[in-house]
Amino acid sequence: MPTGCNNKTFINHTYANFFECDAEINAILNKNSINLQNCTIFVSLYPCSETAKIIIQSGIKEVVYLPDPKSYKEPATKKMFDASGVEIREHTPNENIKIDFFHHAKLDRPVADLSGGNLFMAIAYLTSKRSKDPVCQVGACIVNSDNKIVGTGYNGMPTGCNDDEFPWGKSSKSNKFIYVCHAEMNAVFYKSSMINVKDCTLYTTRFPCIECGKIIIQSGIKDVVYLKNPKNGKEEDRATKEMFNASGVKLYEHEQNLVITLDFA
Ligand SMILES: O=c1ccn([C@H]2C[C@H](O)[C@@H](COP(=O)(O)O)O2)c(=O)[nH]1
Repeated sequence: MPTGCNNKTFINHTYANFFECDAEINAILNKNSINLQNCTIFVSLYPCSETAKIIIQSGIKEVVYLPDPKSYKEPATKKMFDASGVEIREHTPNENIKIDFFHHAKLDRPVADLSGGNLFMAIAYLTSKRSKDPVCQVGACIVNSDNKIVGTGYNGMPTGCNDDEFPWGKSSKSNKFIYVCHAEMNAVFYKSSMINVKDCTLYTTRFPCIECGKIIIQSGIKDVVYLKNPKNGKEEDRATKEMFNASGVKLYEHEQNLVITLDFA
């Protein structure tokens, strides 16, 4: 529903469909960069013609959609995209993704509860899966006070240093620690352009190390939510806590107790 239109009131309205904002509209209007020229939009349904017009007018140059045999492919959408030079292509994920946070999941809910930070932690977790670190994959997600995602990151080699070529070992001959950029650092530096992360919240799947702690403080982030893990509580964590305390950064432990399955079938 549009901002300000209470979901519960409008959802039961006889003409509920009239009020609903399509996902694409929300993605385009809630963007964080100045313009969407040459951007790609990923959508879970083939866009209808109304949405296609908005996509074209926004400057988006590519649409990637999930194939769904049940959904109708409006021919006008393709006709308009072709005329306006917007590429459209289907994306078939080659595997389903199960986000199982440390296996201590409650399976009693048919629909995942993505409130209370669960969504942002899930996005941090999903982002971590892009890391090529064979031992430890970390993900982070920065959210502003309007609950909009402004940055994500995972542990990887610096820009230009190929993740498949730089070492991921721990020995003196092959030492990842010299090179690797931590997830939190990447989330801060790879935030959407022009966005200030001052007063934002950072969600991370690992308790931030002291070096990331410094970057977090200097960037102006005010809240850090980390995933509960029995490995937390090391000496090093105490140093991060001390710095956060002194700098007014609030720390929250997040217990993710659900399993989210991304079933693309
Ligand atoms: O706050 C942190 C701490 C660590 N990381 C990254 C750096 C490495 O790639 C791994 C840790 O590897 P281990 O073999 O488990 O020591 O995690 C991070 O992104 N953020």
